[in-house]
Amino acid sequence: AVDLSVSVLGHTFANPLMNAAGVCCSTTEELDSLLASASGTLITKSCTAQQRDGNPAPRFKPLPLGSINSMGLPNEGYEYYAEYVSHRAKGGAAAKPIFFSISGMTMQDSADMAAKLAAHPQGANVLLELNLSCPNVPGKPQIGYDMQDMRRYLEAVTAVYPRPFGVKLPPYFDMAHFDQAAEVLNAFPSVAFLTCINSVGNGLVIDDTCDTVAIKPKNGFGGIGGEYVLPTALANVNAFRTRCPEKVIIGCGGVLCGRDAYQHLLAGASLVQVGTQLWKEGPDAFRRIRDELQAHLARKGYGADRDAIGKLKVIE
Ligand SMILES: O=C1NC(=O)NC(C(=O)O)N1
Repeated sequence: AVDLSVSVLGHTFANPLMNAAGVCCSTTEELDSLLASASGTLITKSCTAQQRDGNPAPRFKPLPLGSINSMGLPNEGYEYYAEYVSHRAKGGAAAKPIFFSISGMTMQDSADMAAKLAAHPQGANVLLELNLSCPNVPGKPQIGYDMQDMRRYLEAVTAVYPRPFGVKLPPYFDMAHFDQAAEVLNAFPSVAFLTCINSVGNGLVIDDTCDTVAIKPKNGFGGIGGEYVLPTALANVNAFRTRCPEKVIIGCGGVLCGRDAYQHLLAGASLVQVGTQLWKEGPDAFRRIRDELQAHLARKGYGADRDAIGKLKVIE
């Protein structure tokens, strides 16, 4: 059978699949359901320094082609997730390294949480994904869209977090922006991975049976996920793969089946996150997508999925 194992960031994963931060990962029960699933690893809900209720409901809607959300960073707070990894992250043979997402309400909060994570007893078995791209906190712009802000955040976090870590990026839509963002990110060698993409921010879904927006926060503006975003996700994976050759790229966006995951590998992703489809199908999605990916790679004659990473061909 095709070897699906991936060894990156100092860890070996049984397969490249994991959840997208925010989906099925806010509580111990949800996180344990991912741990028990066929996923290669998992990531915790982006946490803030203190517990947060987030935005008023309705704040999430599944759609035929994806989803819209304006959750507003509801989470149990940093200590809750730090406690979870204390008794779940394992090193050595039983290794199932856990990704830990942080999205402070201020730069200082993010730096403070990163400093605590650096000192965590299981710190070596935790991979920090710094979320610079939440589009849903009213009044807070996406840090990833302000290059100066992104540089300041990375300076603050690298000053207190000595290990390699990663950044969850928003989607970019202009070659100049790919170049500018890559220039900032390449200035930080300890930014070892980039997760492309977060939801496509501030979409508007209308229910025209009642002429009303689908979700309550921000007059219905929310992050778009699912099939809608696969081409944008693949472009961002590939753009940063070519511009940041020393960094690992984690793909996120539009993965419903094994072939979508394969496309992310071709574009340059080493790991692949599943969000909207995981919300719709539950953790069983990972076994299905894993088996579909394995069958697709076998059909294409690959011995291992790592052989497909970045193998996208252009038309000469
Ligand atoms: O980074 C985020 N991306 C999203 O699409 N939604 C969540 C949120 O609103 O909490 N955060």
